Amino acid sequence: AIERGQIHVEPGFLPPPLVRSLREDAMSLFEAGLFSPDGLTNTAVGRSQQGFDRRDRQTFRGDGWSSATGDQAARLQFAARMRSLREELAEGLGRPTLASEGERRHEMTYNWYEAGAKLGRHLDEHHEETKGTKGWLRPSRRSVTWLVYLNEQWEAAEGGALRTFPRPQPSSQAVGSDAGNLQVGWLDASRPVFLETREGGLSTLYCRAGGGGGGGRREALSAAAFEVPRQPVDFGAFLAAEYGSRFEQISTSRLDPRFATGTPAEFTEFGELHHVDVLPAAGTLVLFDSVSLPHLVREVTSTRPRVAATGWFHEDSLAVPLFPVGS
Ligand SMILES: O=C(O)CCC(=O)C(=O)O
Ligand SMILES: [Fe+2]
Repeated sequence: AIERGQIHVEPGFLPPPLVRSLREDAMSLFEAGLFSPDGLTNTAVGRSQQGFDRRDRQTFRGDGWSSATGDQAARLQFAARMRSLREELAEGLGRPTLASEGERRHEMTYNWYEAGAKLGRHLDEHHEETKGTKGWLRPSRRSVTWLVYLNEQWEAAEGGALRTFPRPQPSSQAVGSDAGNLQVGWLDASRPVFLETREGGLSTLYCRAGGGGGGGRREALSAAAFEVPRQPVDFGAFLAAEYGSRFEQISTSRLDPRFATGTPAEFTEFGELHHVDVLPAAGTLVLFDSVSLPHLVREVTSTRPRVAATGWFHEDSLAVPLFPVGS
């Protein structure tokens, strides 16, 4: 399901005693003041003016996971499970570098939503070329998003559902990346479109012909190689005429709160688009591709907080020296 752009949902993934230990650990770390407000960064506004507060996601992240604070044993036990899951995915998805270890490579966090908190629609990873000058500097990137919910007997009436926006039909080919080039859109609703950037900074949009694992011939979609402009980017503008009406961009300024100018974008749930909601019930595991699957968290209407362990398994980024030194 994941490689076809759909979500994988597995109730009962985590045994109840470990769910309980992790939830109690998160509660005590929260009480110790170790979580920080962490909404979606709006690139049009400075970091200090983001104004994140208790109505945003709050997270416990960084090196805290392996530190001696709280219930370190429970967190490490959980980390060992997630590691074997990651090794399974490396094999099953044909993403071999998911199995690589590295300090601070695979992210592991708790997140926390108070009553009234929510998170706008977003993607967890973006094409390097759309991330400005720093885009190409990281050795690895988010590949698979995982969530494990920790809320005992959570009811739909308490809100806080995860809303995901997979394609109505599974993708015809493997999503996310092709030969290291990240996906930026869809052609004919279910064919992934990738962006390749060559040395010197010129880019091309392309698809793979035929079905199967994406091994088909490359079909260039852009009229000519182009330089990716600053955000917000409209890739449609670079397509050859015959593809224009058949293309949908995954992340646009309308759909992505990162690119709202001035005040943060109005929170929208996009209920009119095809979506799949998941109840954040204790022990449930959710997995999806970090590059191609937009999602949001609906408002928590309960009086109790919504708590989850969440993280990202990383793959190597393209290691090509893309730009001549000094450019
Ligand atoms: O907690 C969730 O269900 C999703 C959180 C999320 O999308 C994120 O932290 O990036
Ligand atoms: Fe996310």
